Amino acid sequence: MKRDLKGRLFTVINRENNFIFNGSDTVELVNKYGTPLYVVSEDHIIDRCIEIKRSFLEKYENTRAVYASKAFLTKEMCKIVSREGLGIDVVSGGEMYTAIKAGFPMENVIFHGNNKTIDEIELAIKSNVGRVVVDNLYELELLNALAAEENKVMDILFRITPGVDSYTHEYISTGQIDSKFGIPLKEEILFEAIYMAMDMEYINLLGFHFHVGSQLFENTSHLMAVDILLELIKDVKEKIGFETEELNVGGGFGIAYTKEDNPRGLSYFVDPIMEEIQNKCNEFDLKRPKVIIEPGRWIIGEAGITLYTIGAIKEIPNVRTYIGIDGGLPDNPRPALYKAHYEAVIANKMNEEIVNKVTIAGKCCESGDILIKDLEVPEIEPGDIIAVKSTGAYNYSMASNYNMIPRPPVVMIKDGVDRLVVRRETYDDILSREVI
Ligand SMILES: Cc1ncc(COP(=O)(O)O)c(C=O)c1O
Ligand SMILES: N[C@@H](CCCC[NH3+])C(=O)O
Repeated sequence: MKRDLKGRLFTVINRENNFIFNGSDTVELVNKYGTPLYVVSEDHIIDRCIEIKRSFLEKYENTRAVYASKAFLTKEMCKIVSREGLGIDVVSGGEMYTAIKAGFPMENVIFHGNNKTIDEIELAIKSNVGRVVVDNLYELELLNALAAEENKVMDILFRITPGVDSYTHEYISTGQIDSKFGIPLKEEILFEAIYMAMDMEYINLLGFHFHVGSQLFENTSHLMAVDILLELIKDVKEKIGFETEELNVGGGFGIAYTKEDNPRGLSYFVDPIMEEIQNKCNEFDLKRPKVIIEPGRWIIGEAGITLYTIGAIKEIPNVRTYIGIDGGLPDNPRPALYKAHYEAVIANKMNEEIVNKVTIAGKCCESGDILIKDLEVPEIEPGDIIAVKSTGAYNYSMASNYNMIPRPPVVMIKDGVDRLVVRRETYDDILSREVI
């Protein structure tokens, strides 16, 4: 696949002036599958997994990488990730069930969640998930009791709230003290939790987890959290005699949504993290624990684009021009939720002169359903195709049926060959759960 110096996919154009994505003509994809359409490059996902192996797993011993499946999950995605040697993290019974149905090796699954239900915990125990990341003491007792019924010992980590801020939207920041996630770093609470876990017959405490936030461009929050966690690891060894075997440092590595975004790559995060962990272990005379990373967006985000057909065009003289598309908030809620920015091209008019600045409006009955503001475009007419870039993460997985709009299909591309992975939802699919 062709990339620029920053590792981004080149925008390739063919003789018809069409946008070629990963070797496939996007206009032909639209003719074949319709719009809106999620298109995902399998080659890009594989490239990212290879990069994880090269820059992390093979470079540092005693490490593990899991894909945060909340970013984008289908059974096919489970198979790709598993083939590439990564585990996955799941945060719900539904994500776990998808992994089970895909035949994913469940020992490589990490189960997260701040309020796991009894049913979900039972499913985790019965399906032999590899790790449960325990978020609170209620869950710890529940897990121990339910594991006893199955006579199984569950390997766990505690999710710790390290109390560091991250520089991202507040809704995707998770490491600060005032967070619903994790056990606060207060000795009386945390030590109590460790004592409890060590006393429990069906719990095997292996270590700790933190996740500071998502779409981060700086490594400072991770490094601050590493320092805090290593102090904790030293303290629990000295004061309780607990030896930490695993430290999961979460995900959050940022990607490029627009030309303004300049992510610095995986090594920018993992090299200093590993160095800091090793330095602190040397300083405190600790054996370095196994280190786990769990990127989601970094693996899948730039692998995806969404194709839409342009319909109504509303020009308000001296104000703005709205370009209506046949999707929007239901297939991509991120601009409305996080003020996320996206970039797009007119896929059937790639070499035409830019003449206008327009606003791309979704078709939902919400004024906030605006996908992109001030997009520079050539002359546009109804029927043109727009390709929104970097929609691989948290689009398909966060899609809804608001306004009873069916969710788009997912097409994967490998070596320029397309295949349907998820079919388009129908109106009857939407009505299928109604019993009266
Ligand atoms: C516990 C945990 N791990 C990993 C991730 C993945 O984050 P990202 O997609 O930003 O890598 C998240 C989501 O923010 C998370 O909550
Ligand atoms: N859903 C968020 C990322 C997950 C945040 C919390 N774990 C996004 O679209 O950016």
